[in-house]
Amino acid sequence: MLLGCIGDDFTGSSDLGNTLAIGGMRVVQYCGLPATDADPAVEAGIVALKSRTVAPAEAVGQSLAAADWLLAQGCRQIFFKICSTFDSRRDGNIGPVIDALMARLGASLSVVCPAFPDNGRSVYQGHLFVGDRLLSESSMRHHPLTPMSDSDIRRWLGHQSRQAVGHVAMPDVRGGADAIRAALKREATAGRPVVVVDAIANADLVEIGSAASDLLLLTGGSGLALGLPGNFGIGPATQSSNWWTGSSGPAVVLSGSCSAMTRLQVSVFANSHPAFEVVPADILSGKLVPDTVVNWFAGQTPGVAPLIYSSAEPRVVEAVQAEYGIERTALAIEAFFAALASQLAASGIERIVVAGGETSGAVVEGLGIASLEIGPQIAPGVPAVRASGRPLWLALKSGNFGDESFFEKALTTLAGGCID
Ligand SMILES: Nc1ncnc2c1ncn2[C@@H]1O[C@H](COP(=O)(O)OP(=O)(O)O)[C@@H](O)[C@H]1O
Ligand SMILES: O=C(O)[C@@H](O)C(=O)COP(=O)(O)O
Repeated sequence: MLLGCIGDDFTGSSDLGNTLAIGGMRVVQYCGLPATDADPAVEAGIVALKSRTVAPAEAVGQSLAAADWLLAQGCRQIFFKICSTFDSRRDGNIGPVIDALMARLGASLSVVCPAFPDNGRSVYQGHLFVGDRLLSESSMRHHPLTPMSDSDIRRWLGHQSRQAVGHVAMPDVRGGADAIRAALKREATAGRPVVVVDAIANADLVEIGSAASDLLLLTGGSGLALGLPGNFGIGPATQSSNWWTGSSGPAVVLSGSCSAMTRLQVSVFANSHPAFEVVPADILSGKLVPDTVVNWFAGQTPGVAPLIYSSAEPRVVEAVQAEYGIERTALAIEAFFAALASQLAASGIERIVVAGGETSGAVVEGLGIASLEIGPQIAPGVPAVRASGRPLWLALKSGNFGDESFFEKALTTLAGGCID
């Protein structure tokens, strides 16, 4: 293994897997800490954790265990995959995990860059933009678990990290890899070892990746990985598209994401497919159990993929959270989707499209999948994946990724078809 990756959620991990696979690396996404060693053919191993919103001490413990396993596989560099919208609470996990990983690796300098230009995320003057809006003015300010109220990544990370946060701005980035390397050194010498780096285009990220070739730890969105395969002398994938074999077996779409794009995708898909809305209050009050939805599913027309969703608008989310608490609500819905997925898989489902990072983590854990092979890209940041050794094909979609017809495209790709 050359590159060891730790993903703080499951959709983010497959997003990173997509970038590294397109870059030509042999990638496997492990679902949680593997119990055995990796296949020696794996060049990039991604340990997907569900650590984005757990308590910081727990996130640190899980991330260190993942790092130890990756180092034992021989990897030379660790990549900590966080969300391109820097999803974290003010007292959240990104800073503590960076601090702990740097200490474990003996790293005196580390780069942080969530930019993902292909999905409209850019970092300029240390501020994160989603399209032409500051992060704090984007729909991410309403996220159910990590509402992002500050676009200044340096300041947000400063609340979380025990170390001083530095910055490399666009003029240095546009100076190329050597200028970036010099600017990183300047920040470290000035006592700011955790360095946020600006990036607004893929070319910036390739230069940053090149400048970071000797660093032991990088933290970022999948964009920051664009230049990494080249650092290991690996070129872009040359595979023809017919290597991927999917399944046209029974399918379902599960959506627990309340992000703006997912809500649009849900409303578009529900126009032409059977849809069941899971109302969180009904789960929490015990009125709705997975069996009810499984029975509903069994009554649907074969060959048409039903949608089961809890996705709701911010005011609806806020109301249920006010009544039952944020964490209790999230845990109840996630446990519901996990149980549902497990029962549907037992009844023969072969294709599952999941929307939402936490939801995907719960579903994959519920399915008991050990690892995922990375397949073709469905949309920027979302590959088709296949459960290793099982007839189960999935798409784990980040909340705001994909266009309005994503679910249809995902089902087609999982069936082995081309979308364009
Ligand atoms: N209707 C709802 N009300 C409150 N919380 C919800 C509702 N539907 C889903 N959730 C919770 O919101 C969170 C959404 O997070 P996630 O699945 O990561 O989506 P995203 O990828 O959009 O961030 C999950 O914990 C989910 O259980
Ligand atoms: O970097 C990204 O935006 C994604 O890979 C990701 O992590 C998204 O997380 P969710 O929106 O919570 O799925």
